[in-house]
Amino acid sequence: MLTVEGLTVRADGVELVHDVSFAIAPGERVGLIGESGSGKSLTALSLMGLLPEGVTASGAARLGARDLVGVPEKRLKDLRGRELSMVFQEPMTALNPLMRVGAQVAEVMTLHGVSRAEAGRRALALLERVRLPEPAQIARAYPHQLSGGQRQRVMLAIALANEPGLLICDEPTTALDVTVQKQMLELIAEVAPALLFITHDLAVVASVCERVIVMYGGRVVETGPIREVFTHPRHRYTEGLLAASRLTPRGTRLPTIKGSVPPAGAFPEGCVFGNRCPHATPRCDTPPALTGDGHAHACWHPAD
Ligand SMILES: Nc1ncnc2c1ncn2[C@@H]1O[C@H](COP(=O)(O)OP(=O)(O)OP(=O)(O)O)[C@@H](O)[C@H]1O
Repeated sequence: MLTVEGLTVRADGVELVHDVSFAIAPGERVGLIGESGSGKSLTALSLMGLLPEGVTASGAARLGARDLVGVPEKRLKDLRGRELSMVFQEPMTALNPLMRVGAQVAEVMTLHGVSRAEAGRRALALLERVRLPEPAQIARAYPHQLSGGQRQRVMLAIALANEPGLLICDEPTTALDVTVQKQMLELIAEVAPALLFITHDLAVVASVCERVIVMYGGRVVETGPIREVFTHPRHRYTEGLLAASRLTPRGTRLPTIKGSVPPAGAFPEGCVFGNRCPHATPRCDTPPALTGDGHAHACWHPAD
């Protein structure tokens, strides 16, 4: 679906992203993680052809048979919103404050040749698909009349409007509170055709993605299935990221949770440790327990 080879991003002769390569298969959900300034957003914006003024990309990126890097803006305009679309962190700045949200969802379809009447009908169906209650009422609302979570769902509806092959999300839930965040993540995982999901939050990436790419200082330092990277990190930076989060890398003493063993099925889907403790000792062959927020895990040791 997407192949990126040797992507390099420069501004004023300074390399900000160095020789990044990765691929995303159809239907695959891939996380792009790394600390602030590691080059995640510039990588995504290069694919969308949305780099800021004065910042340029070189190398190759292909979506199916179509080139994304070094092609004229007009060609990219045709692809954006149709073949690939992006959801940003702050929906309020992405939505037009003076336009009803239904019209904004419909507009992305009319821009790509759908008739106004058909686009209006499809907009309602999309608002329903992203589980907004009373879609007809929401369609008539202005962005400021909706909650942050509802606005982000509208953005997702806009991103999905032309049935793109790839969805890119850049910290789409960071501005939302925890409960709304969880629902939004579940929705993204369900509706994304193929996904590149940017976040600095390891728990979030573990709950949505199957594979992860770790960036550090503008470079890809590690990539692999979530479970493998999170339980056997090969790069020291990934180990550091894991240690700083509440997800636990190999060899780290996990906090003990007192109480009863959690029932089977208590783990969220996509739990990186499945039903086995990441400790590589026989003593720890007990299921990890949820620590409360639905993502973090720790061992439960009857002997402790
Ligand atoms: N327009 C620009 N001109 C020059 N340098 C830039 C520009 N935009 C970003 N950078 C620099 O490029 C590097 C990578 O930035 P990028 O926004 O891709 O990081 P990020 O990993 O997405 O961080 P965050 O999680 O904070 O968004 C940073 O050092 C940043 O300061």
